[in-house]
Amino acid sequence: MILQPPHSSTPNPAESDQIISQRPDKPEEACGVFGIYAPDEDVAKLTYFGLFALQHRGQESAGIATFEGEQVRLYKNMGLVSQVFNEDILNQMPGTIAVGHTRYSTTGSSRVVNAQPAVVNTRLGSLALAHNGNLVNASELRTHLENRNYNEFLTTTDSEMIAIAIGAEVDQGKDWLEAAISAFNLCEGAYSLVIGTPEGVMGVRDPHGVRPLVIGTLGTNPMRYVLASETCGLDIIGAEYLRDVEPGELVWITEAGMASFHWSQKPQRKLCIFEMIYFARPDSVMQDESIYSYRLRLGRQLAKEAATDADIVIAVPDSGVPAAIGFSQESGIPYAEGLIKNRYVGRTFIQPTQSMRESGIRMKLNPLKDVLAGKRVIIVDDSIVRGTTSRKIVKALRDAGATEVHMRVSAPPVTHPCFYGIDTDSQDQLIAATKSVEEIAEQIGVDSLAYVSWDGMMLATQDNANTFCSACFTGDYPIPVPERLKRSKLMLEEAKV
Ligand SMILES: O=P(O)(O)OC[C@H]1O[C@H](OP(=O)(O)OP(=O)(O)O)[C@H](O)[C@@H]1O
Ligand SMILES: NC(=O)CC[C@H](N)C(=O)O
Ligand SMILES: [Mg+2]
Repeated sequence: MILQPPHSSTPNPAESDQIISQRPDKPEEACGVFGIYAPDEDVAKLTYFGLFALQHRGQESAGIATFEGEQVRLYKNMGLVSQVFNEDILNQMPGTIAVGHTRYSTTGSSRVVNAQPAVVNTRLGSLALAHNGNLVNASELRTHLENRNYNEFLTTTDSEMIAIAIGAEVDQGKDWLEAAISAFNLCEGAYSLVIGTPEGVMGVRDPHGVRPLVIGTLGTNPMRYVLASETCGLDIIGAEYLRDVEPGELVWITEAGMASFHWSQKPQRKLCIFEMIYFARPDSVMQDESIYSYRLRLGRQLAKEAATDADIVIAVPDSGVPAAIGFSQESGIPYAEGLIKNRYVGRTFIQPTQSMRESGIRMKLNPLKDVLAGKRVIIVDDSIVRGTTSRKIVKALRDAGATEVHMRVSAPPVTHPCFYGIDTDSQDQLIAATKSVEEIAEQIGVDSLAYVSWDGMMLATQDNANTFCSACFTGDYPIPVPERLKRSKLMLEEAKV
């Protein structure tokens, strides 16, 4: 749907029945995030390409909002970026500013109403917010807003609450920046945000910087700015990586250029280590580190800790590949391709339901019998979370003739749920939370199983300052998680959705 705010000029007839009017008194709708300020460019198309490169971060829905002065246009739907958008739609979205989102739901169900960006009307015009992360105080924030008579929520996401909180502060008389900072002080949890307004676009990271967000530049005269969850979102449009948005920083990009505000009193860098292990694309750079090189080092570390006799090392594509290459380099056991991935199937771990994950794996990976038959195989994956992938693959390798299957994992056992934006929110979903390594080995049917140690994983980061969140491996949460959220099986219920 394309939204037009009430203060917008005449609707574009080409937008037909997809145009919905927004009422001034209440919010209306719209985790890879992308944002751009570039009056001289086709911002909708550049955002489309940016989202295309960030597709791996969320496959459920996609959306773009553009600003042409006061007029905001929003288009969002369920599906992949290439399924949601086409040339026609993008051509109907002129503007100088755009904000985009690919969603992987963590708070709020996987429905079009919850797709982002979330658009809210304020005294100063509309704002469009794209969120990566997850609040741990969503229900408290909702109560706070309801107590201020903001009680018409159109979605069940935490993201909309942030947008409404900013709108409420604007309506109190604050400008965009003051309003946003006041609202962030009400938020606890993980949030990397890109927020479009008629004046400019903001990029924000929570005080721990749990989720990534980078700044790029486009052109030189005039120089324009781009925001993206990962550097691969900059590369695709030819933007130059400038730097990361810092934890607790807000960058405000307008016609005047980019201004920076360090609004948090206590920023403390705690980037999610699972971004480095699995989530991010290997061609991205995060915290000055190439993700590919990091994963290669993890594989080497794993081989130092847990090599075994075998004929070949194979990977679980896609994200297990760099670690498997590293393992092979360190152990001297030849690397081979044993599983062919159907390139038209996306990520299975981030599918919203277990049955989708199960069928996803069958469609995704097919063993190469001639490579595997009669071989002792070491299979390397980046992680075992629920055990869905490994169980099926091990069986397929044996069916293909592998005589031994040894699994090696380039992350420690995932024992604790993530409350900061990855959907492993209940402990009973995590195979390593209730089973020992031996029990997991038996369940997935391998001859041996070993994980890289936590120390080994941290060693591979080459980080001495403890700047990563590794709560999913340790239960040590850098942002306090309310007990009731920890106890709850489903965070969604707890967030009153
Ligand atoms: O134990 P599980 O619950 O199955 O989850 C772990 C698996 O999920 C991920 O792969 P995914 O297929 O999501 O993406 P990829 O193609 O990037 O490897 C990860 O790389 C593991 O292979
Ligand atoms: N994975 C994410 O970053 C999700 C963002 C937000 N919590 C949502 O569910 O829409
Ligand atoms: Mg995988």
